Amino acid sequence: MGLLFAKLWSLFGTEEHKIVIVGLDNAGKTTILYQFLMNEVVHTSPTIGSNVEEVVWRNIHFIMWDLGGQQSLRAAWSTYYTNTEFVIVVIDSTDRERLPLIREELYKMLAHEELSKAGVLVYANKQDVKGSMTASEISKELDLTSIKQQQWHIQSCCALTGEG
Ligand SMILES: Nc1nc2c(ncn2[C@@H]2O[C@H](COP(=O)(O)OP(=O)(O)OP(=O)(O)O)[C@@H](O)[C@H]2O)c(=O)[nH]1
Ligand SMILES: [Mg+2]
Repeated sequence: MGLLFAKLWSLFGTEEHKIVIVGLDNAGKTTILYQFLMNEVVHTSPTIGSNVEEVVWRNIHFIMWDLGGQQSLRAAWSTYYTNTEFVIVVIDSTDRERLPLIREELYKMLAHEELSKAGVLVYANKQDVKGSMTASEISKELDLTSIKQQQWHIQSCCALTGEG
C-alpha cells in the first residue's frame, strides 16, 4: 500500500509540462532559457538544433525546448510540437524589418494541429535598447487580437536583466 502510494505520489510529483521557445535567430531565446534556469546571463552562440533544460518551479517541472531560429532550422520547429502545452515566442523588439517574417512564422505555427490548445506567450525582448518597439506596437503589427483559438499574452522583457 505504502509502495503504491509512493508510486502514485512520484507520478504526480514529476508531472511535467512541455514548453517550446521559438522565434527568429538572434531574438534572445537561449538567453531567456538560461535566465529562467539560473537567473544569469550566459554567453550564447547561435543555436544549431535545440537546447533542452528542465526548470522546476514550486515542484512543477517544465521541460523547456529552446529551438534554433535560423531560417534553415525553422522547418524543424514542427517536429517539437507534440504534447506542447505552452509556446514562448521571443521577438527582438529592435528588429522592425523582420516583423512581417515573424508574423508569417507565427501564424504558420499557430495553424498546427498539435498547438491548437497550447497557451502562447509572446516576449517583446530587448526592451533595454533605445528605440525598440513596445509590446503594444508589436501586438498591433502582428495582429495578435486575431488569434482566437489559443490563449495568448504579450509581455515586454529584457533577457539581460531578467526584467519581465
Ligand atoms: N540588448 C539586449 N541584448 C539581448 C537581449 N537578449 C538577448 N540579447 C543578445 O542577443 C544575442 C542573441 O541572443 P540568443 O539568446 O543567442 O538568441 P537566440 O534567439 O537563441 O538565437 P538562435 O539560437 O540563433 O535562434 C546575444 O548577443 C544576446 O546577448 C536583451 O534583452 N537585450
Ligand atoms: Mg539560441
